[in-house]
Amino acid sequence: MLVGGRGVPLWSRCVRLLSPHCAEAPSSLRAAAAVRCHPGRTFNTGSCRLLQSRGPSGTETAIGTAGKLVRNGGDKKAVICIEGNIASGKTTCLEYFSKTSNIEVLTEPVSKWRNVRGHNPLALMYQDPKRWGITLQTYVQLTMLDRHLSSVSAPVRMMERSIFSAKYIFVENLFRSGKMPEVDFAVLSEWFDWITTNISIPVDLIVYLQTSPQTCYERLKQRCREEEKVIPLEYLESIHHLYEDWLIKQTSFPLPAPVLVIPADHDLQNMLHQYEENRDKILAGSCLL
Ligand SMILES: Nc1ncnc2c1ncn2[C@@H]1O[C@H](COP(=O)(O)OP(=O)(O)O)[C@@H](O)[C@H]1O
Ligand SMILES: Nc1ccn([C@H]2C[C@H](O)[C@@H](COP(=O)(O)O)O2)c(=O)n1
Repeated sequence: MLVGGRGVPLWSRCVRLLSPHCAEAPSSLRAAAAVRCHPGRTFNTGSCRLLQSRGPSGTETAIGTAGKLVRNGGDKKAVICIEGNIASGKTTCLEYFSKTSNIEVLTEPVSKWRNVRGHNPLALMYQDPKRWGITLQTYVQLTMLDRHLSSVSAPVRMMERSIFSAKYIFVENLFRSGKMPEVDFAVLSEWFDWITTNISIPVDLIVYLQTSPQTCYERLKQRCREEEKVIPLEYLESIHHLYEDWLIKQTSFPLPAPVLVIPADHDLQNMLHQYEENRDKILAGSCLL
């Protein structure tokens, strides 16, 4: 295992734990404070509760000491985000860990993205990204925020992706590829900046399932989700490069947490073995299990 390595070649079999370049990132899963990864800005939201409220889907929030909205009781729970390209095996990984007691698993709300009051913004986005990209990504941002803020029922929460990858990977990809008008990108960016400035979204560890785009392409075809039949290999390559820049090279956007890299091109049995081998590293430091 290499700790804190950068730019290590792809597809190596070893697992790596990379620290965020940002000096203010949470130091361990025990971190009680929610910290934003921006130079010179640290928000400690771990203690005082001034106001409390309960929203839809069991969201319980309070105002913390820094004036940020915080999830009630969130300071005592570890949050692990599983990140990776489309069809890299995130859901399969979460299914594996869902069998562990004391771990709560939250998959991406894809069913909502496929059906919001009878509409399918995911399908619309793939059909005409210029027109519907903003529609899907606005809804993704809302539903991911809802996931982050929903009340935690176990000492450890493992969730599929995050509000951060929604913005840094998918919105960014639409914009950079010329499939999102500048005004749509500006509006989404304003929303994202407001949310991350005013709401505490603590993440303690990112587990990056690192795959080749080709592997994802094959798994995508095998999964055969109707909306995704139009996805070309080039799309997965773009998503891959954005993930690598963010989580491996660490040259694009701030990291909300340290990154554990798990090479994920291997067959299912091998992957399950790797998950078992890395169980302690993934859950390390929570002091709650
Ligand atoms: N290690 C693996 N080897 C082969 N197929 C896999 C592996 N992991 C997942 N799959 C299959 O690939 C497809 C995508 O996996 P999934 O877990 O849904 O990915 P994601 O949640 O990242 O989109 C599914 O059909 C799944 O059964
Ligand atoms: N911000 C996002 C997040 C996901 N998507 C798309 C990509 C896939 O088609 C689908 C679900 O992703 P998976 O869990 O299979 O990796 O949603 C998006 O367009 N924007």
